[in-house]
Amino acid sequence: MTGTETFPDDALALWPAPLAHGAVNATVTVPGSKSVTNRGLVLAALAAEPGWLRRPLRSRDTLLMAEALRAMGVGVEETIASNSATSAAPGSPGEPDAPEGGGEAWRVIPAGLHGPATVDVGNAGTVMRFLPPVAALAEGPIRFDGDPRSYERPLHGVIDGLRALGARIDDDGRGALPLTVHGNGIIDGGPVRIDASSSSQFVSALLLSGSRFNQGVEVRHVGSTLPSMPHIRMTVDMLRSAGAAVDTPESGGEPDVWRVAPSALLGRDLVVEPDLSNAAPFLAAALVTGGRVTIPDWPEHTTQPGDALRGIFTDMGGSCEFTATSDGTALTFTGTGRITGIDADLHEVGELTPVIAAVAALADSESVLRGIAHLRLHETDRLAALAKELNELGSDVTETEDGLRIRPRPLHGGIFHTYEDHRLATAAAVLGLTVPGVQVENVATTAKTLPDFPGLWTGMLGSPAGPAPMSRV
Ligand SMILES: O=C(O)C1=C[C@@H](OP(=O)(O)O)[C@@H](O)[C@H](O)C1
Ligand SMILES: C=C(OP(=O)(O)O)C(=O)O
Repeated sequence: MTGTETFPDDALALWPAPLAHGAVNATVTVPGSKSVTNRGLVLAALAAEPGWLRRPLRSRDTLLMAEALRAMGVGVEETIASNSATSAAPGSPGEPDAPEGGGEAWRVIPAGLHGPATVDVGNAGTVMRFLPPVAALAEGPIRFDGDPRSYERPLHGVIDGLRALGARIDDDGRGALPLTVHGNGIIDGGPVRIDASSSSQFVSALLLSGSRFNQGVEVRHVGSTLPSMPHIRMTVDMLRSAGAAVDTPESGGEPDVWRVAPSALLGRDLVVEPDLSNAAPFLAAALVTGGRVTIPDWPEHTTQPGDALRGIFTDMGGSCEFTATSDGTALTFTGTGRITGIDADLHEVGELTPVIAAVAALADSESVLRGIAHLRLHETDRLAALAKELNELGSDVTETEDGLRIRPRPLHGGIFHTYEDHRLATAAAVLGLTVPGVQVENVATTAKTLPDFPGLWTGMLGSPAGPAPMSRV
C-alpha cells in the first residue's frame, strides 16, 4: 500500500508511520527541486526561444505552475527527451537541442502571453507569487485563485510592487488572493520598494519577470528582515544562466537592492537538481536510527537551502561525505543513533524546520530554533502546528517570538495532524521511525512537492543499500 490510495477521504486518512527495525541502510533517489523546477518553468516561458527542463519535479506545485503557464498560452509539453527522438525538431534554427542523455523532460515553448485565463495556485507560494508579474506581461485578464490557505498567505509585496511598476490589479484590498491582473502586454518597470520580510518570494517574483519589463527592474527591500536568502540567490543564478544581467548586493551593489536589466532571455537546457530540502527526512532517518543513507546526484555546488543539512545534521550527531558513484556524485550521511540538541538560526533555511524540529524532539538535549517567525505564514502556522503536535506526543515544546524551544521527553504514539502541510507529514514520519504508534494524518499532502513519499519511505526501510559508493571525492 502506498498510503495515499486506500482511504475514501485523504484528508481524514491516517497513515501508520512505519517503525525502523534497526539502522536504516539505503540509497534514496530524491525527485527534482520544486524551487528550481518552478523558476525554470517561468524563465523558459518568458524566453525568446524554446527550452528544456530535464528531470523536472512533477508534483502538485509544479503541475499547477505548468498548467497556469499553459492557460496563458505557453506550450509545456511532456516528452521523453533524447537526441534522436523528440518532437522538438532539435537543431532547427533558434531551437536548443534535446537534453543530452535522454530521460523525462518538459519542453517549454514560449508564446504571446494572453488572457482571459484562470490560474489555480493551490497553496503554492511559487505559483501565487511568481506568476502575477508574468500575467502583467500578458494581454487580457488573468484571475488568480487557490486553496483557502492561499487567501491567508501574504502577497502584498507582489501586488503593491506590480502596481508601482505600472500594472493594473483588482483585489479586495487585503494584499492577498483572490485577484485579477489586467495586463496589456507591457510593463514599464523601473525602481520599486517592497517589504519582503514575510517572504523572499516577493523579491524573486519581481526579478524573474524583470528582464521583460521595458526598463527592467530595481527591487529595493525596505523591511526589517529578509528570510530565505539562498532562494533569492537561486533566482539570481538562474536569471544569469538565462542571459540576464543582474546586479546584487553580493556583486558590489547596494545592500538590499537587486537590479535586472531589460533583455531577452535564452531558451535553456536545464537539468533540475534533486530537491535537497526533501532529502531532509531521509537524512534524518540515518541520524535517528544510527544508519546510513545515500542521496545520488547531490550537487557539490548549489544555491538550494537544503545543502545546509550537511552542517546542521552533522552538528546534531551525524557525519557526511561526498562519494563518487558510477553515475556522478552522491552524499552519504551516517548517524550514530546519538542525537544532540542544537541552537540554530534557520532564518535562511526556514523550510527545513519541520524535520529538524522532529529530530530535535528525539535528541538528548534541548534545542532552540530561531529566526523563523515567518513560518507562521507558510502552508500552515508551522510554529503553532509543530508545538501542538509534538506536545501531543509527549514532548515539551514552546513557541518563542521567532521560533521554537524543544525540550526532548520520552514520546508516545498518537495522531500527528498535518494541516495540509507536506513538511509536517514528512516530519511526523521521522518521529514514527523510533516512536511506536505514530499515525500521520493525510500523508497524501506530501504530494505538494514529493510525489509518492510513502512509497519512497517504505522503500528506504525495506530496500538494500544499492550499489556501494566507489570512492571519496
Ligand atoms: O522561492 C522559493 O522557491 C522558496 C522560498 C522560501 O519562501 P519564503 O521566503 O516565503 O520562506 C521557501 O520557504 C519556499 O519553500 C520556497
Ligand atoms: C514554504 C514552502 O512552500 P511555498 O513554495 O508554498 O512557500 C515549503 O515548501 O516549505
